Amino acid sequence: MSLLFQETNTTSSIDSDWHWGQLPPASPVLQSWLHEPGSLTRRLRQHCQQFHVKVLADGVLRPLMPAQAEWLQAEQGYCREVLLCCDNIPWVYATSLYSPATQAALPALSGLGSKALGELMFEAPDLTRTPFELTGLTPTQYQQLAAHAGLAATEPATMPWARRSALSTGQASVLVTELFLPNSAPYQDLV
Ligand SMILES: C=C(O[C@@H]1C=C(C(=O)O)C=C[C@H]1O)C(=O)O
Repeated sequence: MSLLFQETNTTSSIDSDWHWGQLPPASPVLQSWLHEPGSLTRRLRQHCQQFHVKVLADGVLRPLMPAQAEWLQAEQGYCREVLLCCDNIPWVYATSLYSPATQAALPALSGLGSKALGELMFEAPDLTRTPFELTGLTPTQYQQLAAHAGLAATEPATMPWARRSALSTGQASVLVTELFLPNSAPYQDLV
C-alpha cells in the first residue's frame, strides 16, 4: 500500500515496500522511535515546550486505491493528514485512514480538529495495535512528499523512515502511518 493517501484526485501517492521487523539497523534511537508502542503524541510532547497538530487535509477519500479499499472493506473512507510539530518544527508527517463503520463506532474521530488522534485513541482502555511495518523513502520519494506537505524540499541527510500500524478499540480501527521527518530527534545519532 502506498505511503500517501489519494484524496479527491488531488494528491499523488508514493509506492513503497513495507517490511516487518527490525529495520533499519544500527541506530538505537531511531529503533526506539519506530517501535514506540505508546502514544507518539505523548512522546513528542516530552521533547518540546510547545506541541501542535497542523491539519493538512481531513475528509472523505475517493477514489480509493485497491489496497486501501481492501484494508477499509468499504468503497470510501476517511483520511486525515497532519504534521506533528515540536516548537513549530514538523517532526512527523502522519496519515490516518478509517472506514465509515469506524467513524460510526467512534464519532469523535470526525471532530478532532487540532487535537491529536493519539490523545483520543490512547484514552481507550481496550486499545490494541498491530505490529509495526516499516519503510524507508528514497530521496525522490521524500521530495515528492515534501512538495505535497509544504515542507522544505532539502535533500535529507539520512533516509527518512516511516512506520504503520492499525489502532483498534471496540469496533473502531484506524490505520496510522507516521513518517519521521529529517532533522528530527529520531535521527540524532545518525547525522
Ligand atoms: C496515533 C497517534 O496520534 C498521532 C496523531 C495523529 C493525528 O492527530 O492525526 C496521527 C497520527 C499520530 O502520530 C499517537 O499519538 O500515537
